[in-house]
Amino acid sequence: MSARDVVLCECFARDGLQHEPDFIDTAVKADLIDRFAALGFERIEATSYSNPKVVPQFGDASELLAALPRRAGVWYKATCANARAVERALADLDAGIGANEISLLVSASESHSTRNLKRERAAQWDNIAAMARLANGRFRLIGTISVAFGCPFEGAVDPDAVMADARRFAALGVGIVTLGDTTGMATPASVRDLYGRMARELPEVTPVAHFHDTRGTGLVNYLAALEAGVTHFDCAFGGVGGHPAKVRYGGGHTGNVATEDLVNLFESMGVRTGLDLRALAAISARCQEVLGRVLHSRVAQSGLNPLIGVAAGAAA
Ligand SMILES: CC(C)(COP(=O)([O-])OP(=O)([O-])OC[C@H]1O[C@@H](n2cnc3c(N)ncnc32)[C@H](O)[C@@H]1OP(=O)([O-])[O-])[C@@H](O)C(=O)NCCC(=O)NCCSC(=O)C[C@@](C)(O)CC(=O)[O-]
Repeated sequence: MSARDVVLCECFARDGLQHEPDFIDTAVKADLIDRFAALGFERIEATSYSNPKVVPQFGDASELLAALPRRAGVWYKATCANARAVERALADLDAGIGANEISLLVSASESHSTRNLKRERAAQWDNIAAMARLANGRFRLIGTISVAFGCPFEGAVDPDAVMADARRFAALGVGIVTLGDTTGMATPASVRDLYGRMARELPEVTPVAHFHDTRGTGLVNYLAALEAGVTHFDCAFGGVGGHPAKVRYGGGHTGNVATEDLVNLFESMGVRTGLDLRALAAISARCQEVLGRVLHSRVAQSGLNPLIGVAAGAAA
């Protein structure tokens, strides 16, 4: 495995696919995830144990995990919205096919919480405490705070409240906390502020940056997070994913930041991602082929910066 300065989590198979209208065949998903692992990703969002009636794309969560070859040193993450999800994750673990990382979801605003998790925040925190108890140290736990930089329904989100949520996760023994900019409302200033506070006030927690590119601010926000000392970043090939834009948030692109573009930015700066750059374009092309359309990545169209490598040593 190549040396890396940052850890990228490839989210195509979960956040990326969750609202795709067509079901992607389980074998196709498993093959893609294994290609991501072969490319060098240390963390991969593999699937979700959400209610399959609500998110049918992951009705095959257990079948997918059973079909997925495992590579040493890779964290395969499954998203968990409630205790039932953790019970399913545990059953798969007992059957020898489980994920080794699960994420526990909370929303920073009441409106997003009731829409996405069908629970008020207080009830979801009860859920999370029960989920952490059930997990009982058998998975690496990720705490995920959605709409941490702004809510499409309520507007501004109080950074103090986000920090309080991060502290609650830490108190439950969750050592990695993702701050989600679910609908692209963060700015470099709010990113610097919140991750700066994470570093100062919760140094025992590893923060993860999870930004959506709804308004084209994804890369500048990742740069701000990098400069604030963040080392863990989420992204998805082709910038796919997010919530169903037209239905819930009034249209537009709600996808993740494209993996190709984030890798290009970091590697151009001499920040090593640990990925096999020679194989990146082929995986990007495969993701487009699977979804049957041109995806939202500039680098997929233009290729990686030819100065990558030349600039090595000029790390930020
Ligand atoms: C929110 C809940 C959990 C409420 O689950 P609920 O309160 O049970 O209500 P329900 O109406 O959805 O479901 C009721 C039925 O579903 C069953 N059920 C209930 N849960 C499960 C489960 N886990 N697995 C399998 N079955 C389940 C339950 O047992 C019951 O069965 P019935 O009695 O009708 O036969 C559910 O509605 C759900 O899973 N919703 C989808 C949530 C979701 O996946 N949202 C998207 C992910 S969040 C995100 O993408 C943001 C993020 C993380 O990326 C960060 C960012 O971008 O910033």
